Amino acid sequence: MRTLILEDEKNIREILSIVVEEFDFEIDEAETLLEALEKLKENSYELLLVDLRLPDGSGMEVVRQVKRERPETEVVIITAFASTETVKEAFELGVYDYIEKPFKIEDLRLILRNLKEKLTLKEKLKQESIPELIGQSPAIEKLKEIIRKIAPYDVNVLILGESGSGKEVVAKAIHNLSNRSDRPFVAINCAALPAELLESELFGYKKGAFTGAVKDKKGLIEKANGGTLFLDEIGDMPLSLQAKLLRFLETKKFIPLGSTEEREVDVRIIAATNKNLREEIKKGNFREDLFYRIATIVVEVPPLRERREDIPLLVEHFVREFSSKYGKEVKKVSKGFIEYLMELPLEGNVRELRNIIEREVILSENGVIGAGYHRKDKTTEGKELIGIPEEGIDLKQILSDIERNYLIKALEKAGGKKKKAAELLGLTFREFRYRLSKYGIRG
Ligand SMILES: Nc1ncnc2c1ncn2[C@@H]1O[C@H](COP(=O)(O)OP(=O)(O)OP(=O)(O)O)[C@@H](O)[C@H]1O
Repeated sequence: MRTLILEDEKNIREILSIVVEEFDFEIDEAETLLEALEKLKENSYELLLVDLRLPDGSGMEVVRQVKRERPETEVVIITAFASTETVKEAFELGVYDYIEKPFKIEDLRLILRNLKEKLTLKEKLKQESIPELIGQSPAIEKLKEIIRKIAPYDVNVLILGESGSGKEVVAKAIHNLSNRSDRPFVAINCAALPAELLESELFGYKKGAFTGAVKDKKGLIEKANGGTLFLDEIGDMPLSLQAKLLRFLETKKFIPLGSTEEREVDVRIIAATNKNLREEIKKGNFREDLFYRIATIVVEVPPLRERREDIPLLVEHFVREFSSKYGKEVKKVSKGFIEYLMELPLEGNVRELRNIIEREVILSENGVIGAGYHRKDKTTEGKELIGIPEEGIDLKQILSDIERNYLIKALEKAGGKKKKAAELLGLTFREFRYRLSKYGIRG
């Protein structure tokens, strides 16, 4: 950790240096205010030790500047002449501690030991957190570990996973943890556009390249220069374009449509697909050479049903997102609703869960989410199959459980549209609405 010691008295500066060095901090020294301000312009420090009384002014000036421009820098003040106002101001500015001259070396050591612990923890948290990727299941923790490992290296990455499982979130996390993070992250869905449009979007074109090309347009490859280009659904990229992409990946050069001028850019490619690319290669739909170019590292995002323990955290995250988006105060998420979600097939993965929560937040009343949902009653399952047990069954209860579950399922499947849900169950709209109210389900 880099430390700047600002102290005009040589002897004290030396003592400070010796003690700070014991903690393996890197040291830089300054004798005057001016020198310190110069050093701060050129370098960034994690720790600043400042004497307040300096030949050319007050060390507080440096403290104020540092806390304004780089507030995370820790500051320890060392002084013989601190007035209470100065100490008060220092703490208000967020100074870590202060020590009075003459100080005991052991006191300084104690401060530095605590500070080192704090800084180490801070560093660890910074490295570990991938805030955009919600989840604490072993599968997600493993995924986060892989992301952290591969992010700093400039290699192409192929992300595999079902639709809606979070492949784009993972791509963004890799970008954010890489040293390209302050450059653009540009995403394109290769399945969403027809071949010609996809080509012109990616590579750009010159005015007059085709009808409608009324002016030059920069391609996404160029817009991502210095950063990351995310090619979603790469398995759906037409073969003709695959050849062009391969050429670009091999040379880092490309020619916009209708141009003769070659351009060179520096982009990291992260691709994703929910297709089995090896199968696609066998079928002749995907180039093997391109596969090896983009798949230097392959990352798999597990489907949500294999990490159901993440559902409550994801629900909490999306409830927060949508309650703030729609200005709806949410006090409670019903237990039955979480249990219901835990048992859903969730083939649409996190995206499906997110959509359900969005709808429920909009429909919520009195600050409660999912009041009409109940866990699928397991006792109704199987009973029909294994016959009637000795103690008999409660047929009315079983039938109403089944009916209620089907009503909820139909609403789910119809994306909340009651008319469609009624059709799915072979009911008229009125019959459907009557049954919803009978079971207290809000649709
Ligand atoms: N772990 C996660 N934490 C928070 N949000 C997530 C997570 N995974 C997915 N999401 C959210 O779910 C939605 C779908 O995720 P994303 O677009 O990354 O999926 P995808 O796998 O790229 O889907 P597709 O294959 O359809 O492109 C997005 O709104 C995303 O923000």
